[in-house]
Amino acid sequence: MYTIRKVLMKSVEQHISDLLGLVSTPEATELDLLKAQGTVLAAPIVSPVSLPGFDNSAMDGYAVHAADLAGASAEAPVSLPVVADIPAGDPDPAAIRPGLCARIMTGAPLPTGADAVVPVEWTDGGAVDVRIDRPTRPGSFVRRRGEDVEEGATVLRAGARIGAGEMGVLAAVGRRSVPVRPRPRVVVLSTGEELVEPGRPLGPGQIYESNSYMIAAAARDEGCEVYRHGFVGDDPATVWDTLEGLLVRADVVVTTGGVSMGVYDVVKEVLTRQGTVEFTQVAMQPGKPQGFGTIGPDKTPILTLPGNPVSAFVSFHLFVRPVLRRLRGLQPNPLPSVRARLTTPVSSPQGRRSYLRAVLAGPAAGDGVPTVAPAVRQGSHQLSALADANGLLVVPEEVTELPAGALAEVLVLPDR
Ligand SMILES: Nc1nc2c(c(=O)[nH]1)N[C@H]1C(S)=C(S)[C@@H](COP(=O)(O)OP(=O)(O)OC[C@H]3O[C@@H](n4cnc5c(N)ncnc54)[C@H](O)[C@@H]3O)O[C@H]1N2
Ligand code: MOO
Repeated sequence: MYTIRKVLMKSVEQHISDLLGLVSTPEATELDLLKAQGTVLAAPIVSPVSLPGFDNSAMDGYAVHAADLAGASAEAPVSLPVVADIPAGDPDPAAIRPGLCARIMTGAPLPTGADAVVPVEWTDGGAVDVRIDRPTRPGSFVRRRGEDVEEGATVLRAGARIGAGEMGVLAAVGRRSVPVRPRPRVVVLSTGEELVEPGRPLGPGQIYESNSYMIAAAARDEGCEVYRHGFVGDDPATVWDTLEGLLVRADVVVTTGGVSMGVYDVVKEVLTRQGTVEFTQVAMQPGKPQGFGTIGPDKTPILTLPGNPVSAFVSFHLFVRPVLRRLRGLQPNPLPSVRARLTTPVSSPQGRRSYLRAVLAGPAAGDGVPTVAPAVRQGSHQLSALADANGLLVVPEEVTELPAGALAEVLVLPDR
């Protein structure tokens, strides 16, 4: 039997705020540098060394006393005896007296006495004596100790996300491990009796399971450690047992399906019994039916997304992402947004905010405003457009039509 209950829809903002109430940023952990990619620093990083650590050569060439080359020219080159060869890594290069020079390689320590480097291209390349055909200045092609980073300087702030550049800086200042927020462990579970694992034969009425793959991928893109359990059918006991068994792996559980009004909406049925998960309707399209709360002895946060694939996708980016960001130690900011000009008209249900899959592109006219082309297929079950979409076009609750040429807000989906 259907149980009909009219529910007042809540706003997207209220739902995000309710979800954020479920989580706080966890304690820091020390991670090996290689494992820290994509995590967020829990403390500032102070450099124990200067960069460069010593004065060194910026070029392959000759370490000289600049004063020795005063007046050097193509017509009247200066000739200097070459008294040493200094490779990079030389622990103790011999000092160079005035009137002498040393061959030096890029990155090699500047010998005492020398105050400039002459690139090999300005010379005849001599190994015993070298002819140099132009003058130079003290400091030329010398990389000074500490000119990049002073010992004791803060090189990365707490809250910085470790990407390639940060990784380079950390290694360069000698860090082997870093204090970071632990990568959130996300368990993804889909429900539905009709679902079949991709790669297997499909029976009548069955469909391939796609949500858990999609949500797992999205959570991995957000820097999480994901355990995709796959899916279970609509048997309440199996759903609960599976969820309970998965809790040890989870900092947060994300399910899809079984949260609407159907008599087999098993997630809603099973979790409503727990009394710690609330089911609600959000004034949006797609993504209206949502559930959230905690389960198990450790009060593990759970977000139950609707089963329609496009609804699950949009729900992830609007609701799951901020939760994961807070767990990662980042600000739970929404997706960045831009104003763009619509290429075709769109419509939207009264009272629900639409998030239409769309392609954002550069300006078509000279006004510098980007364009946004809504996908043709906008049904909650039509996931083909997800492959190309790079934005979610927002149509406010009170707006039911927007003409071509109108300016609209577009949420920019993460780069893939
Ligand atoms: N009488 C009403 N019916 C529905 C309402 C409503 O308000 N009143 N809401 C509709 C909306 S909006 C949505 S969204 C869906 C959400 O339903 P559920 O969360 O209960 O999801 P299911 O019924 O399990 O599935 C919906 C749809 O999505 C397909 N699906 C589910 N899981 C997967 C998966 N892992 N991979 C691929 N496809 C999946 C499923 O086969 C269904 O077609 O409810 C509407 N109904
Ligand atoms: O709101 Mo449902 O999420 O349209 O498809």
